[in-house]
Amino acid sequence: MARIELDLAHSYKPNPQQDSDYALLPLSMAFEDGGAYALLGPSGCGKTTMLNIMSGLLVPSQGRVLFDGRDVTRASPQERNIAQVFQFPVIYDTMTVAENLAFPLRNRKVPEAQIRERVGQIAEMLEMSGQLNQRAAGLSADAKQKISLGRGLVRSDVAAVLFDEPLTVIDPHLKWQLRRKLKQIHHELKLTLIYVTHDQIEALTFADQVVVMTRGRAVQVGTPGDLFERPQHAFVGHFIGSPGMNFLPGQAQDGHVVVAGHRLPLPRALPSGALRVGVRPEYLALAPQGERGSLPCEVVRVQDVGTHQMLTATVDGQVLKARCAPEQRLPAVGETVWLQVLGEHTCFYQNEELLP
Ligand SMILES: Nc1ncnc2c1ncn2[C@@H]1O[C@H](COP(=O)(O)OP(=O)(O)OP(=O)(O)O)[C@@H](O)[C@H]1O
Repeated sequence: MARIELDLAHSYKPNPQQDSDYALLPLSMAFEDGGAYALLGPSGCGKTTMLNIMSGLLVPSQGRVLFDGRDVTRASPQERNIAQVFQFPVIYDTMTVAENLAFPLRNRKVPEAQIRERVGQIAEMLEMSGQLNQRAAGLSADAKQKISLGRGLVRSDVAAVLFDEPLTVIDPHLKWQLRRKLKQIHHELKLTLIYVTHDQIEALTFADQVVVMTRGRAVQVGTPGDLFERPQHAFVGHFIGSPGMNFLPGQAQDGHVVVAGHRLPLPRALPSGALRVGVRPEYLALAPQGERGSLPCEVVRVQDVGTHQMLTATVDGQVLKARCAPEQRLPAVGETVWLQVLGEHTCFYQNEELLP
């Protein structure tokens, strides 16, 4: 296993002039030995580009890649000793499940007894022990992708295992099981795993550290808890959560912030000027009329979704969502509700960055 450091940028264009010419804007970050990471972001944000640079399929247009301090920028995937799992199964149909799992080990001339033991261990982890002697050709797409995952995980001497949206073809129910399984496997095998996905649930259940990306920038690297509680960038607030963070434009001055025409006292000193007030639906509580830090809003919708109720309200044309307990009595559509916009969980953003 290896500590992977990136200090680079990448453009697919020969003469990049502006930010939008870069698939990856200049970044400097490290993936620690034995960590479980997810690269999370919408389509086109640069996840696969970053993964391919780590694996050696792509040479960055500027900067370098280090594995345990060694410069591998121009080294091939084989030289870097990387295992990769792609969206679609990469297996041999004519081989049995056991032969497929053993393949990366036989290639490396691992002794047969060790191969048997490791293949047995991986098959058990992936709940495939009963299928070891079956030919891959007759198996379902799900089972074939499980073999691909197993082949990625079977070698214990790899620098890292890179996964590019590996559960895309998997049936939704099995997907849920496999996400948890991969996390468990990570704890047992202690491999460095880096997992690309655009699905936040997948990233948050799998990874200890999530790299959130947008438009070629890694805007935050943090635990799932960090991303929820302290989004460092407004994009993270918006992208993580279901629904994401509520944002209201405001103007800070003299210890107050003017939001939706109301002057609210700030909980701490903030620089004067335009900012955005961010509060997650989970923390947007109903408040008594006129409560300090709250705003009068008009209820436009109340949805009962079983585990909770989602209240939608508007203030000065801005929409706010509040997640409320299932048994809570909520005002009817058209009524006024006071929502606690400022509180201990409220975040403030200037130029999209979280104010400390
Ligand atoms: N081979 C290529 N040549 C030119 N541009 C490319 C190439 N591969 C990717 N890009 C561009 O680089 C940007 C980042 O793409 P990348 O595939 O890394 O994003 P992604 O986050 O993995 O997206 P997806 O989830 O859709 O795969 C996009 O604007 C994409 O169009």
